[in-house]
Amino acid sequence: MNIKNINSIEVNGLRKSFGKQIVLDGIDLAVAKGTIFALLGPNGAGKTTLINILSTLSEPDDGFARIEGYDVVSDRYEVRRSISLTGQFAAVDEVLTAYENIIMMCRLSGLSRRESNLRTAELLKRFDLEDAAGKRVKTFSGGMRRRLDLAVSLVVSRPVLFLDEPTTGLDTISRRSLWEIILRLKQQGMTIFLTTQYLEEADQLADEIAVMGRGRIVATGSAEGLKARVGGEVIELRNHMDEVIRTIPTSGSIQDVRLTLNEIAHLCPPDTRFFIRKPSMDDVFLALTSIDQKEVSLT
Ligand SMILES: Nc1ncnc2c1ncn2[C@@H]1O[C@H](COP(=O)(O)OP(=O)(O)OP(=O)(O)O)[C@@H](O)[C@H]1O
Repeated sequence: MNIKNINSIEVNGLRKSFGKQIVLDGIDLAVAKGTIFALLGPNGAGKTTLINILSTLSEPDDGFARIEGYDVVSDRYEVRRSISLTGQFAAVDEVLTAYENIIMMCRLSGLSRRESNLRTAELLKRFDLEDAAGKRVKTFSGGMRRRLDLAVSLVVSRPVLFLDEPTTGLDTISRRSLWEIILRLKQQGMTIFLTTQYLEEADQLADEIAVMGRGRIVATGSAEGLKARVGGEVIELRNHMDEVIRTIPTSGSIQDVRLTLNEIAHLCPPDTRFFIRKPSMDDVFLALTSIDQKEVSLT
């Protein structure tokens, strides 16, 4: 049943275990239509497991999730018709050319020969692959593969796009070019759910970020909102080699900064210097995931 509302994705109390390992321990989240949502978490946090459930590749043990109002278990067919999915590993055929990969997907999706030709030309242009159209995929760089993978997954236009770590392993230029493509897809009205280990990626792209740790969402908000939760200012301690040895969130008030410095001064080597700066997404991540600041060594 399609329940009309402003959220494209709704997740409620979702749980999943593999044997005794609890991977998703009650996930709740909502993604508004036409926005980019980034799920941020370290390796093994359960991001792919969640995407697999949302894209109907796997079933939850408990809880429910809806995509465009359709339940991922009972309305599986409708969910599949509402989503495009691009995984961590490019799902394109290495022996074929970029052109052949896209046209094959067009034909498999039921487009006529004429429609397939038009769509392929359009996608090659949109993903900056026109010059590489006749080249075999095995000769492609990582960035070109990701662009082709995205093009193939968008042969049929769907309202929701899942991107599982879309830029992992890419160099900075390829990453930025993919970010531009992702932002353009949002401008065209798509809802985009992406997972990432890169804080900068979430910071640059996402309207809303959820930080995942130990099978739970430990915080959600905009990049700015999450940074504000960490504190007004961060004290950064650096050693004589100018290496950061510790960061400590503070409210930014004189009293708080003075108290914090008093508390830690006797623990620091004499040549330690301190700097005060605005929190970054790295600080947010460290503060919200399992790392206990007190355990970080000062030497
Ligand atoms: N099919 C499975 N059977 C058993 N364990 C699994 C299965 N799928 C995932 N896991 C385990 O669940 C945990 C979460 O894995 P998942 O791939 O969802 O994490 P992730 O956040 O996507 O990490 P990464 O960034 O490394 O891809 C891991 O410990 C993984 O070994």
